Amino acid sequence: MWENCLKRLETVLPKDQVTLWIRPLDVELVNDSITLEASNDIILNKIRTHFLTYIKAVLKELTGKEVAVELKLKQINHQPQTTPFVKKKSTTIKITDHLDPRFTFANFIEGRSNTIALAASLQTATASRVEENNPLLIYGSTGLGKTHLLHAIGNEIKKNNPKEVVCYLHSEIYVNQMVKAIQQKSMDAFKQKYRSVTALLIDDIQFFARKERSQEEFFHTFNYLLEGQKRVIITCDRYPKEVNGLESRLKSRLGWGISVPIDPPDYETRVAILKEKAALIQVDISDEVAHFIAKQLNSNIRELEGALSTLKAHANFTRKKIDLKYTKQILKELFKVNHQIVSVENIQKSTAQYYNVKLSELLGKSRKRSIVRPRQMAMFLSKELTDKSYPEIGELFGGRDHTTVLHAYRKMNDLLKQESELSEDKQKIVNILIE
Ligand SMILES: Nc1ncnc2c1ncn2[C@@H]1O[C@H](COP(=O)(O)OP(=O)(O)OP(=O)(O)O)[C@@H](O)[C@H]1O
Repeated sequence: MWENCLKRLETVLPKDQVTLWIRPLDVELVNDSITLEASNDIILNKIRTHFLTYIKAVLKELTGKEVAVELKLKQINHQPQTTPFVKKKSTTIKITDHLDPRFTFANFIEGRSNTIALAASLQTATASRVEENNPLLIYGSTGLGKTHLLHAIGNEIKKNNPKEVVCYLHSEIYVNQMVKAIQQKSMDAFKQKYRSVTALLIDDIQFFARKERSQEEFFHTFNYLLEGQKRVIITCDRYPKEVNGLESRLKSRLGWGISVPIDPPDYETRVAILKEKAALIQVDISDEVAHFIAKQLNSNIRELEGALSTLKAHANFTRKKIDLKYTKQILKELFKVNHQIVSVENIQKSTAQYYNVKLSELLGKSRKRSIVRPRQMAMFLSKELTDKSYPEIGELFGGRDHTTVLHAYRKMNDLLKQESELSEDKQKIVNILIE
């Protein structure tokens, strides 16, 4: 009866909405009443506000009478999910979750462009039956919130059950660790490590392209986890079928669960994101300024954040109030020739000028600390302020490997949180850059 109800609902509502929101509910039918259980408040509210009327109408149509519908929160069973394999080895394997607590569902702003991805992520994080939405694949271009959602899923899983063994990993790190494991002849430990998690979050799977050995190992780990009903959540910068150099068996396996797109944000979402981020970094912008920026920058959320940091840096420096005129003046270049002014080449020049080192040294091989730190700063800014990928930046820094850039990015990201002097350096370089 419920299945008939779902099928009928699929004819009156978008099918993906039924799949994401209504199908995962637990259902109990008793005589003339029905209880629907959701795994968290957000889903419960969504059902109440968006779908309850439809559900009642369809039930009436099918049964010929009014059916009482009760909505309830599901009791989540917090028993850790372990496999015999884990039990045997868990004492020796240390797994760091690498979760960033700053990225949560609470501070992820919903808009038309990400509603499905957000719903699927929430379901995956809170579903009591792991097979729902498993594996989950989130795909979309750069700077749209895929990594944010991965961390939010991991943080939510840990919040609901601290005993879950969650692990976030960028695909590049997986590849690097595997290369090291091969060199050190410690492949068994490497395999065990990732097979003993209860939720594996793998970012930017397109980096596996043409890395056959890593793909093969990941494929087996992936199967192992799915068979053991462990969550696997993956992101990719496009639909994986379009990634050249990914093995077809892996592509097909990725399609076993649910694949959800994340698109560039619409205007209203951009404004909402700007306001939220401005509050977060304590920069005071009016509605007028938020609307102005949202109109100018319309693709990438990382760019919106870059614009805010630039404004903040300038306003701090000049002690001026951020009104529309000032915003236009400061961000003029950023808007007009976003990709010409804020190019990797200009970032390199500005950084070299600020630290008083030669451009050739910055791009050269020197391992002196006085050169390495400026180089890492320039790499960090290149990733923050341009849409170049890690390999592309590596190439522009004297043909370096993308892992060097990734390392520099992470290192600077950590240091900037701890050292206020370094943040000031960063702001001053941005000033030189857009002067
Ligand atoms: N809907 C959103 N609400 C709030 N912040 C968001 C949202 N979407 C993205 N962001 C923010 O934008 C920035 C870039 O997002 P994120 O790193 O998740 O992008 P991505 O899609 O993983 O990009 P890449 O593929 O380049 O790694 C982050 O600081 C993130 O917090």
